[in-house]
Amino acid sequence: MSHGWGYGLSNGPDKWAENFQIANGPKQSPINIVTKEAQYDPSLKPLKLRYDPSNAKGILNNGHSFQVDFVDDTDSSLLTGGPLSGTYRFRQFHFHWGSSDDKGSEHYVNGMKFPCELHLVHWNNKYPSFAEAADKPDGLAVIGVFLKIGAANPRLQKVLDALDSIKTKGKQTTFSNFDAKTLLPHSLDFWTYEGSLTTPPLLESVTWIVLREPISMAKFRSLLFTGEGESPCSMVDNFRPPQPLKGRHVLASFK
Ligand SMILES: Cc1cc(=S)c(O)co1
Ligand SMILES: [Zn+2]
Repeated sequence: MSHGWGYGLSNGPDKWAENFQIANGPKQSPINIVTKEAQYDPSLKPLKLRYDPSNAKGILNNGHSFQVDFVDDTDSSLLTGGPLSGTYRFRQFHFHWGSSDDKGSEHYVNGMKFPCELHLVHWNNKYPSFAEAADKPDGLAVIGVFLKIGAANPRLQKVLDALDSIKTKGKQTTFSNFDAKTLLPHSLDFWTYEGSLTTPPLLESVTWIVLREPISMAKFRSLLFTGEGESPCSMVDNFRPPQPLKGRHVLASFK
């Protein structure tokens, strides 16, 4: 039985193409954002987010990251504007981070890495469900937010406090009444480009919207990639390195 994908030597990003050929595709993520090559596009609209905190449902250790899931069976939490022509429903947010403060983010800015990156995942409501949207070119929109280690972020504290109860793979707990909008930085200036999920199945269905301004956070309490009763493996370095641009252009919402 082929072992599942992960971030280890035997099943990490360099091995993903064995089971997911699109790993070597033309629109893979993440990328290194070279700011001088990002073209200011005045036609980009401001990002418009309207999240209903009561949509928060649960927090889960899925063995690759931890994610906070939201009810997405109505149009009560939406992302529009920016580069998007459609209306995208908010589904979940999750993180990618390093084992030390010098790495962890998936996107780089001029080769610079951040210790952590937050992804807020949305799907185009022209499709009946996330699963239907996930393999369409205009199916998904992910907002990427860089995190730097610093003062504890009170808005993140509720998330970090829940980690103790989802230490091992597969554990989940209820997580209610949370406004993910409070995780965003003051400025919604962004870079945008067409890319993919950064984890298998690496589908090339994501309009990436990467915010320029980072937010701060205190260190994560340690989670495990492994399940209860397995020999413990600390959940760190769950990031994919930058992928070739292959002729894509990155646009900027700011000069
Ligand atoms: C849907 C989804 C998106 C990203 S970026 C991820 O890491 C996992 O799942
Ligand atoms: Zn992600």
